[in-house]
Amino acid sequence: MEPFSYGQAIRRVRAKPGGEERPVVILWKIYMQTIVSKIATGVTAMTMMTAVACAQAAPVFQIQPVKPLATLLPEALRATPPAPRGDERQPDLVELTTLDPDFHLDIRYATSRNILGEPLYSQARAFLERPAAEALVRVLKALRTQGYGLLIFDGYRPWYVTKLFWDATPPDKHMFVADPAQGSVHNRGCAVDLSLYDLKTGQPVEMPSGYDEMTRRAYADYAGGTEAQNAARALLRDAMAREGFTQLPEEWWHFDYRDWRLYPVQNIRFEDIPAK
Ligand SMILES: C[C@@H](N)C(=O)N[C@H](C)C(=O)O
Ligand SMILES: [Zn+2]
Repeated sequence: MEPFSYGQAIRRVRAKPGGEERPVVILWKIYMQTIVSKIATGVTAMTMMTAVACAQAAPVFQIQPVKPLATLLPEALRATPPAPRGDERQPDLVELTTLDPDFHLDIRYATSRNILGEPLYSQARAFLERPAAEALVRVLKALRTQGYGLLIFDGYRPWYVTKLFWDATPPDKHMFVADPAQGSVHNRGCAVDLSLYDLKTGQPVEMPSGYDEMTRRAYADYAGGTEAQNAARALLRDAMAREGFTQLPEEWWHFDYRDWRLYPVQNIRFEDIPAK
């Protein structure tokens, strides 16, 4: 069966007529398996419709922005990133899937399934500075031998998106977003947000929290997950650490590459990065 893909499975739905539209993920694999087993037992099409409705995943974690995005986004786009030191390396952003097509992308910020509930990128692409990208390929290869693939949520992030996150996030959750005054390691093309998926099933591996869940469950040392969730988080951390990536204490999914200080904060948008 083809690997599971979130990208093809997002639907905006209303829970009740006239209610608020929310993005949901339709779990096509679960749907297909349900249909197959229902057909085998000879139930009616009506029962199958119920199965489809039940196969919708839980919504993603979202915050209430402290000001409307319609105000914050133009401000972020007009703002100026922190000045470079002057001794940074020349950036060389590489698109991950050009190095290895097995990177599995779920670029949440190119969809509504993210903390702000609106697409922030016009394209679902993932870039890292070349040495970080090559190190991540080595992680991918090492995990492949253990039956896992890498599910990429985000890599390089233009600075104005970091400013938007900071300005939109309530101050009591600021530990989950970088301060734009310094810039994020994502802006330097050296941070990656990612998780594991099971190569056999194509399904994401369960972790102690969802991606970008701004709660204690996101912390790398959160001990309240199941044994399997904690083991999966440790597997990811250890595989990443072997290739020079450090896990952020507040976010199990976020890793900084060791040489990040050598690269400048960038504000180039995805659509302006040529496909190579
Ligand atoms: C917003 C979240 N995915 C993230 O990347 N947070 C870190 C702290 C960052 O913004 O660099
Ligand atoms: Zn991150």
